[in-house]
Amino acid sequence: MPFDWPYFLSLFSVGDFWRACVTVIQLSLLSWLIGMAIGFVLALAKQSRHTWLRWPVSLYIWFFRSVPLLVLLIFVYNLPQLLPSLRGVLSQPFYAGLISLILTEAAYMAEIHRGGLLSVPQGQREAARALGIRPLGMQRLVVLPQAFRIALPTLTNEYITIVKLTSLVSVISLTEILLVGQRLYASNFLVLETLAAVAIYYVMIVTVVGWLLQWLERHLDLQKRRAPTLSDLQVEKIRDQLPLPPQPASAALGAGQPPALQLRDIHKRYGDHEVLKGIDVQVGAGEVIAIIGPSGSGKTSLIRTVNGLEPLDGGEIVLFGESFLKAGERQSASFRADIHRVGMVFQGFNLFPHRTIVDNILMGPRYHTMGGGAAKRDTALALLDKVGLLAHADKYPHQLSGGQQQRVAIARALAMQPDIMLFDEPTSALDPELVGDVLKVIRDLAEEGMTMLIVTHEMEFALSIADRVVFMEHGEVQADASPSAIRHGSDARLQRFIGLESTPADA
Ligand SMILES: Nc1ncnc2c1ncn2[C@@H]1O[C@H](COP(=O)(O)OP(=O)(O)OP(=O)(O)O)[C@@H](O)[C@H]1O
Repeated sequence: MPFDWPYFLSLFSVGDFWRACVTVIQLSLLSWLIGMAIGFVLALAKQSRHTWLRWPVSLYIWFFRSVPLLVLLIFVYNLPQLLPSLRGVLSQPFYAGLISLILTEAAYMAEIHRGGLLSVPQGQREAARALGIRPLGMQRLVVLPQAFRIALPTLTNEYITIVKLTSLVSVISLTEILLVGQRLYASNFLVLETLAAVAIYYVMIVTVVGWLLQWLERHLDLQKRRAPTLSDLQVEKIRDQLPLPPQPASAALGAGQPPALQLRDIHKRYGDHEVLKGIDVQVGAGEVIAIIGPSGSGKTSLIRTVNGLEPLDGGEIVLFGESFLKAGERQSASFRADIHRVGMVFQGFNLFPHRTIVDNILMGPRYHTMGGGAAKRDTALALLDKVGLLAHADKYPHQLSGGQQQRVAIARALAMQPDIMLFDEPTSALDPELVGDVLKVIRDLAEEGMTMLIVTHEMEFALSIADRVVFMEHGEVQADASPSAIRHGSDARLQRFIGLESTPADA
């Protein structure tokens, strides 16, 4: 029997098919969107520290990925036999189909989201925590947008799978495309022609929605965004309108005030390895302390305990005379209230790649709804000007050099108007020619009276900028003295380390 072309072509003007297309689009989009939202919550729960949350979610994912959709559809549709109160909803094939698809897709989407979540670097979460952003805000502002972008191609693919899966819903008599076709060929026996038209309807839906999703992917692709570097004239014009950048609060503190920061008997261990063995350091308001020492001596671990990025195993952090963090205590109300007073700059910058430079700076103040203009674009621009980057305000981090990114990171920390700045090897990830600009910004801050704790391997910089130098080795403070006492001291090991003797440092 030859292929009946006129019949085949006539199928594209059958109203039932077009109505079925609408049903398929509604069903697939709703299950995709709801499945995606539930899947994200499940993915977060699966990463939880709490076993009571992780286990049921793992069980859910395992179960619904294992059960064939066809079995689930028939089960859900017939569930009112067991639970008559569900008859109102589940006896309607559309809702029974939607619920079955959501149950299955949420399980798949959870694993897709988990992949996205795992791909967001830990430094992103740490940068958000250092800005005092709480877990929910961190997910919303930092993790979710990045994880979503990473997962989007796979999520798009999942949508196409869902469109095809909707054909199974014909088993519970939902009038979708396949069922319309089945009814037709059951009466005229033109199976091939009818199924060819059914296939084309599915291909059309997948193609049109696929285009839309690809457009969304392109729209979210930050690599394709362009932002110009402003000319000197444009920068000058903007600069004229800007307020003064916020000044360090600690510069205004007078004598008789408690120390800005006290590290009391700090202990830290990773498993059996005790990396901090009772550190005591006191930092006066406006003082600059450089922390130096060989690799592995515990410098980074120490500075990360100050703002709670690493929990303490012993000791206490005291901020302006008040307890800020204590070993064994969960982060207290005073910690949460005061965390914005401690700014942090990381070795790896940890700028938020999905936000422009100026939005990176504004994220903290806006989250904390800070007053005094701190959350205003003009204040952020003034801070950018202070670090010499006003011309780049609307670029994304990947459009800047490492040194420029680190200066933005400094401006971002300053936007919280901190009393103390922590620098964790701020120039270690930079090429030598980019180090100078970053060090200059830190030096300017020191001259303004900012209280700073700087972990660094830049020995000359440390000795020239610091009021005191703390030399650490094997998790202990071996020396805590002025730069000149350190430079001219008698400790041979220390002299070798700072490179004043012929033996290379830490050889
Ligand atoms: N998350 C961790 N888990 C296990 N061990 C860790 C962890 N972080 C650091 N350590 C260990 O703690 C010790 C101190 O590391 P830390 O990074 O504080 O040293 P550092 O003086 O800053 O070194 P560097 O100058 O090389 O950065 C090292 O032996 C390191 O291997």
